[in-house]
Amino acid sequence: MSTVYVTRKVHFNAAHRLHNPEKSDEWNRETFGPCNHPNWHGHNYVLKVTVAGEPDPDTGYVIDLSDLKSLLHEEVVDQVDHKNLNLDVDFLDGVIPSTENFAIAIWNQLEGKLPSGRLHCVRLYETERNYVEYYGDQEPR
Ligand SMILES: Nc1nc2c(c(=O)[nH]1)N=C([C@H](O)[C@H](O)COP(=O)(O)OP(=O)(O)OP(=O)(O)O)CN2
Ligand SMILES: [Zn+2]
Repeated sequence: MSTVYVTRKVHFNAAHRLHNPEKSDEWNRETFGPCNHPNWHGHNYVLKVTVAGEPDPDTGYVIDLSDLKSLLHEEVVDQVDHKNLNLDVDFLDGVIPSTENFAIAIWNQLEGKLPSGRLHCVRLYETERNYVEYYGDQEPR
């Protein structure tokens, strides 16, 4: 079987604050620096979601990219774009919105909802230079 990796890229912007409510204000300021600023700051996020699978013999598709686009908008972009990640997003409730935690939460939002293929990688850019990848607890191939 030939496994192919299909990726869709979307973008959104959102505000957040890195803050652990179980720690002191001093600890938060020292740990997170300017990212702990109480009045929030924003990022232009870029999200790349990769689906693995074998092309369907009838269509040649692992997944119809139109379906993947719709899924990413329904499950992620529509819920986070122009929102405050600490206050407005149900699937991040109680989560410190680091890029790592956000990528895991996005994976959990998408898992089990793909019409075909297997969720392989969530790559989330917080800035042009900083990104994380999550493979659902599997080592990347
Ligand atoms: N491991 C992580 N470290 C940091 C995260 C994170 O999610 N995971 N997040 C932040 C802050 O959100 C911060 O806002 C990052 O922005 P910034 O420091 O401005 O990043 P840049 O890439 O723009 O920094 P340059 O110095 O301009 O390259 C911090 N750490
Ligand atoms: Zn930030």
